[in-house]
Amino acid sequence: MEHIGTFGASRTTLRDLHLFRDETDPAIAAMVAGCAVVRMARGRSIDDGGQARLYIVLSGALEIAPDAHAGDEGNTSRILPGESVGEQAVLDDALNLAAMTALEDTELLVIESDMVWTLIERSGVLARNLLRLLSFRIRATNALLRRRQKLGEFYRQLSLNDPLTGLYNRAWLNEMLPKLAARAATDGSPLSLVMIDLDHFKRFNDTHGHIAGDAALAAAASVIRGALRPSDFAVRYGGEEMLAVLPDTTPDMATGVAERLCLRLRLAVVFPDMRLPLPHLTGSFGVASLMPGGDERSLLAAADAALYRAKEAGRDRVCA
Ligand SMILES: Nc1nc2c(ncn2[C@@H]2O[C@H](COP(=O)(O)OP(=O)(O)OP(=O)(O)O)[C@@H](O)[C@H]2O)c(=O)[nH]1
Repeated sequence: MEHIGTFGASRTTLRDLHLFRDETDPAIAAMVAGCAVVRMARGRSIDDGGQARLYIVLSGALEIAPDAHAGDEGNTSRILPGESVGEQAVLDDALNLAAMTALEDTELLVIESDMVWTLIERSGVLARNLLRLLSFRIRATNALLRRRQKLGEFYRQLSLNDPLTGLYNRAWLNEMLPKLAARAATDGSPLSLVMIDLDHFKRFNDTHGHIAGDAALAAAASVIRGALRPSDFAVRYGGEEMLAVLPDTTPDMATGVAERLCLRLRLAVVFPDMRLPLPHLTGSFGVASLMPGGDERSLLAAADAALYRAKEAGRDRVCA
């Protein structure tokens, strides 16, 4: 940074600086006139020697990189003529760690921290402009945080859903089933599972092809999801295995739900628009409920064992 004179000797007037907009007091103008102006060649960075200062761009442009030290992953921003940077560092007396680089040959007005405070005490106009600027920045930051939060939530939901069927996936189950089991154990409320496996699905794939198999899986998932209460959860547990998680549901009620799912799957017209009628799908259903002292692992194992019995007994049926 090359010192090239004072603000009083530059062609820019106080009116051109956003922070001093509407300031007409000659005493304030005289104070700013004595402040240094520096020149930065394109590509050079501001080296403030660990000192908080206010910089106002007179000509050229600065690029401010996000403050990586503060965990800031935001966008870079540009500071154009009349705009300032460093005011927050002056106000909270903290180091400005964001890298500031000249995008072209740039002239900067440099106002030392003490002088900024003196100007704030003397100029109500400056104080008001500064507050407006900070308020604007807070709003912009809040909006950015809200956008990121929404995006984060969107990706979280995406990571917990199975793309083919739209059901929750195994990651969701691993996160939620222990919580549901713990809550049921604490409340003494029932918790039941129905484990579902499509029958002879390998044969279905082999006969009709993998794409038809995918469509059949998605159709079966939508039959199952559509037959559950809003408070139940449908999960794709594995390849052609699904799971209905039924909070507040006793073993008898869960068996009733499984019978309903079994019937609806049997009756579902899965491919109404295909020229050749495909065999309708059936499924086998294993029902289990949380036992006293049990946990999510024993519950899953019991549902799996019941499903095995349903397969062994001839498929297209419910075993509890
Ligand atoms: N199209 C398709 N097939 C899948 C998918 N995931 C698993 N499968 C198939 O599902 C079949 C499961 O076969 P098996 O485990 O032998 O069971 P099955 O043929 O259904 O026989 P049973 O369960 O005993 O009635 C395999 O052929 C897998 O390739 C998928 O996402 N899409």
